[in-house]
Amino acid sequence: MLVRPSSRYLQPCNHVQRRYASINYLVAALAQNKAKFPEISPVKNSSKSKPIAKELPPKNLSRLVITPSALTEHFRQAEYTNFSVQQISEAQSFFNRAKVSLEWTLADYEEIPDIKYERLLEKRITSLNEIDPYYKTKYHESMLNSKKTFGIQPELLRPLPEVLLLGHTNVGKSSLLNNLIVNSDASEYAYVSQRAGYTKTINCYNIGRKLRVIDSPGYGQFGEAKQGKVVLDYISKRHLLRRVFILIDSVEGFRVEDMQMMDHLISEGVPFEVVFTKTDAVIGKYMPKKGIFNSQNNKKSDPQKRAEMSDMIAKSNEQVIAYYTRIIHEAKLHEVVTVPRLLFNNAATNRYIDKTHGFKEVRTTIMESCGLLK
Ligand SMILES: Nc1nc2c(ncn2[C@@H]2O[C@H](COP(=O)(O)OP(=O)(O)OP(=O)(O)O)[C@@H](O)[C@H]2O)c(=O)[nH]1
Ligand SMILES: [Mg+2]
Repeated sequence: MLVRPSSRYLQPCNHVQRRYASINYLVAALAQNKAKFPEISPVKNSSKSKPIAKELPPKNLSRLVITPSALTEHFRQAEYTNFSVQQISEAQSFFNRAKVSLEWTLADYEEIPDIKYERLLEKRITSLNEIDPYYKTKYHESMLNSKKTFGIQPELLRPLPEVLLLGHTNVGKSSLLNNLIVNSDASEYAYVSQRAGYTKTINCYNIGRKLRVIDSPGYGQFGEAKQGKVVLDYISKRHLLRRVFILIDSVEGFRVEDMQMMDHLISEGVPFEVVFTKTDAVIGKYMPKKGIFNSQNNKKSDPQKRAEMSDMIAKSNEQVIAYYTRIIHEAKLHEVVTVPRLLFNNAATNRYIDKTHGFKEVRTTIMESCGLLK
């Protein structure tokens, strides 16, 4: 999926010149860009099937609660055909079997192994070329053809497609990463914390020697300028970057920094998808609270009572859909020439959503963006 600037992005964009500034700087520049995501437009597309069950409510009423996967399907844009069952299972089997290793964790873009290698190689060539030919020996010649990698592990220099997990602090980037690799042969997981601004470096995970997933420090509140710079450098310069997954905390919705960042990605010509995290919290907020999810109650209750309860859940499901419809349209995502995919997931569970959802879709989209899906 390639996002191309729409006409509203064709005016000269300050961020192009300021691409090396920190994310905090981007946020400071907000006033000039507010107009790019103006007021709410009418809601398009709500004709898709709604997950409302009216007949024969099941004994376990929690099965009627809308899931993050159902939200992904509901908000799927017409231009994105569904992945086939085979593609989805191919992606799951790849991730589940992959050996996953944390390859590097860095605070400076120039220290990324292949970037560092290129720099040192150029330096070596320049200094050898500067030697007077009269004094050049076979040793110098052999140094020019040397395969030595300056102490960097050759495996780290292997070019692989990369995807970046990007988002405000505390949205759940590291949690998403952990859930992507949860069943794989992973030697290390990302640290997750309630404290915003926890991840301080860009961290590279090699997935099955086929692709790399990069976890990044969050921007916005508690984000720091130095971390902003490494992330912006990565976005602007990284030729191996295939796609960005910008994470939006469902409870917070799109924040001004998210708008800034999407605008920046568009101006840089970097394709991105949107992942709504913490959908469990939004779903939990709208579900009826009257203990109807207590399985004992459900079993005892008569069919009539169960039908009433299922109606309540159906209404709550509609409220969840209405909530997301509103925040998506407020963000004017449909104005971007190529609308990003909208993916929904939950890394935590609650009494309404008892397992994690949405990772299959994210995994499959990652594979697709890296050109690894048949
Ligand atoms: N309810 C709920 N909580 C979540 C979910 N994903 C993450 N969290 C919580 O959100 C907090 C932040 O999660 P992280 O994964 O550390 O977020 P991050 O984006 O990596 O944060 P920084 O590294 O600080 O930028 C933690 O307390 C997580 O447990 C989710 O899907 N649902
Ligand atoms: Mg983190």
